[in-house]
Amino acid sequence: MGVSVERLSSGYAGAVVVREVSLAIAPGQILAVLGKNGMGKSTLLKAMMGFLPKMHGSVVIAGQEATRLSPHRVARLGVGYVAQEKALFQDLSVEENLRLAVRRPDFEAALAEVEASFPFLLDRLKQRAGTLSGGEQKMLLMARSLASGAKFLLVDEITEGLQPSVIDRLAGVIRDARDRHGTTMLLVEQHLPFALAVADRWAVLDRGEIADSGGTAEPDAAARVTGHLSV
Ligand SMILES: Nc1ncnc2c1ncn2[C@@H]1O[C@H](COP(=O)(O)OP(=O)(O)OP(=O)(O)O)[C@@H](O)[C@H]1O
Repeated sequence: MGVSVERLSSGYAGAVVVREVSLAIAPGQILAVLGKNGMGKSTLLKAMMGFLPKMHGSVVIAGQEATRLSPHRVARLGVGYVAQEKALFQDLSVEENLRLAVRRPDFEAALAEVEASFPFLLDRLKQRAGTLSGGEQKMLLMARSLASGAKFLLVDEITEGLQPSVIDRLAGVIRDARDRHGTTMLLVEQHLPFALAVADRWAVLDRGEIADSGGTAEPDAAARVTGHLSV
């Protein structure tokens, strides 16, 4: 599904953090949003998802006006949110966390998806989610969103704190989801090599505004992003 953000402003209790951000993500495209700490990347995702009020502008998802929808309604449009904070039901098992995200008749098919992307989770179905390691919890979060059948994923710094081999696996899982299901994604990232390897396009957020953007296949993509992140 395609996503269009037009001049979106949002923030907290009168403090504008995201300023007039416009983005267009074509169906099946992956956009990486990069930026230094505190530049408004997570705030942008929360505003798009409906967790924060939109002070100005609009969000259209799959042709549907989503600007004023609650997070629950946004999710119903087929949008999944992989939050930076631990968003699992810590006291429920791995299986229960997956079941809550997946419609019942589809659960066996969802488990097959989980097995293909993160096979270790199949051995952990009865384990309490809160007792998984930090990296394992991130993989369960990703698996849960993919298994839910979401057509547009908002993913907040999935690579943070993960070991290189897990980051490589995630890159494969994300590309595979896009290639097989046409999943559209907006990835907020600090990990530049991962972002450029996985995404089709990049954008840099600087003090809440889009400072620059381009295609990841362009030869100067890494240099341009690095230039913005280092000043
Ligand atoms: N709940 C909140 N109330 C008030 N201000 C907040 C709140 N959450 C974030 N902010 C402020 O909004 C600004 C942007 O924060 P945000 O988390 O969106 O940045 P970010 O680009 O995702 O940063 P990081 O890469 O460090 O996660 C920061 O100045 C932050 O202090």
